[in-house]
Amino acid sequence: MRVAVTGAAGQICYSLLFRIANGDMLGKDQPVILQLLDITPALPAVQGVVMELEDCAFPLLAGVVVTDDPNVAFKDADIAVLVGARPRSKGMERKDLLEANGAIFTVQGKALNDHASRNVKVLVVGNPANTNAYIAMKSAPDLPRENFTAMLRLDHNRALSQIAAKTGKSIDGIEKLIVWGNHSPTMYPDTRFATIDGESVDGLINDQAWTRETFIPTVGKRGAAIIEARGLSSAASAANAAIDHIHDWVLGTNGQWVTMGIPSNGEYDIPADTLYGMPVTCENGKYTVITGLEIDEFSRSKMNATLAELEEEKAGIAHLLG
Ligand SMILES: NC(=O)C1=CN([C@@H]2O[C@H](COP(=O)(O)OP(=O)(O)OC[C@H]3O[C@@H](n4cnc5c(N)ncnc54)[C@H](O)[C@@H]3O)[C@@H](O)[C@H]2O)C=CC1
Ligand SMILES: O=C([O-])CC(=O)C(=O)O
Repeated sequence: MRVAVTGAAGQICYSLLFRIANGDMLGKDQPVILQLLDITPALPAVQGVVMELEDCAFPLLAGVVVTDDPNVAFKDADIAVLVGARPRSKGMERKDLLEANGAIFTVQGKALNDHASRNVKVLVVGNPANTNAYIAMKSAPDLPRENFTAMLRLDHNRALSQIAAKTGKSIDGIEKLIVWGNHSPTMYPDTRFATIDGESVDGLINDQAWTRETFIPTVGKRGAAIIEARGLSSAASAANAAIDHIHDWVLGTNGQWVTMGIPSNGEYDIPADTLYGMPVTCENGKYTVITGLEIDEFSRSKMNATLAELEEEKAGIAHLLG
C-alpha cells in the first residue's frame, strides 16, 4: 500500500513513520511504500529521517519517496495522513492560522483529487484538524466525501486513560466512549453510554461533578497541558492515535465503538458536511456511525457549543473555497 504522509520532517512524523514502516498501522503482513511530503527547506531533514528508516531495516518498507510536490506525494496513495500544518506563531491570530492552513489544505485536497487512489483514506492531523479536513474534502470534489476524516482519536484515547485511572480498571474493558465535535478544548467527551466489562462507567464513577468539572476539561485541555510540561506539543501520543485511527478504519473494530472526525450526514442534527467527532464502528474498510443515541439537555448544549466553533471556523475559510 502507498502511504502518503505530510509534515515528514516534523516531530509527530519522527514517531509515526517508524511505526507505519514497522507494520503497526496496516498489519505485520502488509508491505508499505512511504510517500513523504514536506516544504522545500525541510527536505534535508526528511532525508535524515529516511536514513534512519533505512537503518531500521524494516522488512515491510518497500520504498520511500521524498518530495516537496503534493502531486507526487499523493500519486496513487491508498492512505494519506496529513500531519504537516502551519503552527501558530507569535502574534498570529486564530484567523491568520486558519487562513495559512486553508491555503495548504486547498492545494493538498486538489492534489488528492487529481492523483490519489479513488479509495484513498485521508486522515487530517494538522490543526485545526476538523476544518483542515473540511477544506481538503471540499477541494476534492471527485473523491467520495466519506474518504476525509479528522483525528479525534487522541482525545478518545486520553478519555479512556482518564476513566481507567479514575476507576482503577483496565483500559481493555472500556467500551462505547464517544468524543463529540471539534478537536479543540470545546470537544465533548461523553461517558453516558460507556461501560467497563459491561458495567456503566457513570454508575461506577458515580460522581457527576467529577465527570463534568474535572474529566471533561482535563481531556479537552490535555494538549495544552502537554505543551506546558514539554515545551512542545504531543507527538508520540498523536502519532499513536493516527496509527489507531487508520488501523481501525482499514482493519475493523470488531464491533467496538471508536471516535472519528467525519463529515456529518445530518446525524444528531449536526449539519451535513461538518467534520465532527462521532462514534463509529469500522468493518471492511468502511466506517458506520452509531445512530439513535439519546441526546440529553446537557449533551446537546455541549454538542452545540463545539458545533458553533466549527461553524465559525468554516465561515472564516469560506472565501478560500470559492
Ligand atoms: N489532531 C490532533 O489530535 C493533533 C494535532 N496536532 C497537530 O499536528 C500538526 C503537526 O505537529 P508536529 O509534527 O508536532 O509539528 P512540527 O512543527 O514538528 O512539524 C510540522 C511539519 O509540517 C511541515 N509543513 C508545513 N507546511 C507544510 C506543507 N504545506 N506541506 C507539507 N509539510 C508542511 C513543516 O515543515 C514541519 O516539518 C500541528 O498542526 C499540531 O497542532 C498535534 C497533536 C495532536
Ligand atoms: O494543542 C496542540 O497544539 C496539539 C494538539 O492538538 C493536542 O495535543 O491535542
